[in-house]
Amino acid sequence: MGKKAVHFGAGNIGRGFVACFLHNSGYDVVFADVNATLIDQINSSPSYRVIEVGTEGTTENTITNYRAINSSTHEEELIEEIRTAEVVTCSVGPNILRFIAPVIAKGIDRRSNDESPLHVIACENAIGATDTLAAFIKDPRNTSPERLEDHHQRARYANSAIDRIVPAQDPNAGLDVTLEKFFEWVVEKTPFEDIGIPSIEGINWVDHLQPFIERKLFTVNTGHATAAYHGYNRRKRTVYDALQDKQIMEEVRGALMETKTLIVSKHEIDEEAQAAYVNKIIKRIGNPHLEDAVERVGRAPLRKLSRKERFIGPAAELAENGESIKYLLDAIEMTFRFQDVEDDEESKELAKIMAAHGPEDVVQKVCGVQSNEKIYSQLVEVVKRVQIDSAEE
Ligand SMILES: NC(=O)C1=CN([C@@H]2O[C@H](COP(=O)(O)OP(=O)(O)OC[C@H]3O[C@@H](n4cnc5c(N)ncnc54)[C@H](O)[C@@H]3O)[C@@H](O)[C@H]2O)C=CC1
Ligand SMILES: O=P(O)(O)OC[C@H]1O[C@](O)(CO)[C@@H](O)[C@@H]1O
Repeated sequence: MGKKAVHFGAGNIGRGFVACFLHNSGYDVVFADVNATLIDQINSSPSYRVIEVGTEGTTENTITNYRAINSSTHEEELIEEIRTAEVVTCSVGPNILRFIAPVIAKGIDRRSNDESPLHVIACENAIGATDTLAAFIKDPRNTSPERLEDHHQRARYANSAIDRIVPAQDPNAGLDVTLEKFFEWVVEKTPFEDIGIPSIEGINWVDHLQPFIERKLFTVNTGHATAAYHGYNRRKRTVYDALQDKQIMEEVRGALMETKTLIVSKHEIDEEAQAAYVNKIIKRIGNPHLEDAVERVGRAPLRKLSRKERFIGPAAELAENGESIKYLLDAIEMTFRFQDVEDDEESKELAKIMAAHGPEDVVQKVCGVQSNEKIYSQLVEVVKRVQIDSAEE
């Protein structure tokens, strides 16, 4: 039997990035998803294309050797796939990890201790996403406590940082995925060191992930989201359109100069190297070949305003260090203004929270920031401003 990987979430990153790399490395990929239409489409198509677009031209990859299982209706089948897989990956969104954990726990529990442990790698835009998933898997509701002692003989968990812009796809494109050429997939190697790392071509295996994930989240995602939220509030359609506006470009550069200060000092990254990285990221997010709507990049504002995320994470640390956070606060304000956006549940929830709570409560509830933190009063002022404007509308 060949190598097998089970991947949860057959969406943009799943089909376009993770499964593509697994396939190119010789794995059969079993997609697990809850979208019945997508599952039928995958099971009735022997191949799909991953199309890389950029100024250097277009290249295509054909993906084969996959199948899909509906995790809501075919649990037993999925448990068996996990029992016999080498790798489990996921790209379902950080808030969904709790829902995929029970079936992964059952699959792990059924594995033999005599075989190599399952390699679990969550591929989400979040710090410590695999740790979060592991905690759900090991929760007593999913794995009985007496099975935890030798759990490491059945599964190992490594955090990762994943970077590739995959915009929303043309609804007529079928399973094909159009994305940027650039990619970065960095994974911790220490959890797998005694059992061997899976041979997935393209992964950069590192001892310490924190500098990589923070540099990525606080540069790529901070910059991208800053462009999206300013763009949304100025009625721009795509991130590309937003970046054509000089004032928005200044906001993006300003926010990334602020996060640069943190990244350089905290992770001892060379200042010039970080400046070059910032320029590269601004070029990437302004890729004219990607039709990337500001609503997609701004999706899930509650997650993006949370404590460890792309805005509050760096801004809170910079404020504690007495550094300037003007541009990050501008971006945070634009995020608070991303309310009631069609098809975005979190933006609707944000509108409700903003209408029902005072600014101090909002800051604590949404941003997880407490009154003894230096950034607190500045955030309260931001929220107040947005609330006053909403009341006047
Ligand atoms: N699109 C991008 O450019 C990038 C996305 N990411 C991260 O990857 C993750 C996924 O993003 P996208 O692929 O863009 O989203 P997407 O919405 O295209 O894909 C998510 C998939 O997960 C499936 N799903 C939802 N609940 C599920 C469940 N309980 N079990 C199994 N499958 C379930 C959905 O049906 C969908 O097919 C997010 O964490 C995102 O932050 C990371 C880097 C880049
Ligand atoms: O759900 P999130 O955090 O917006 O993740 C998707 C984001 O990740 C990125 O691809 C960066 O890797 C952004 O382009 C994209 O907006």
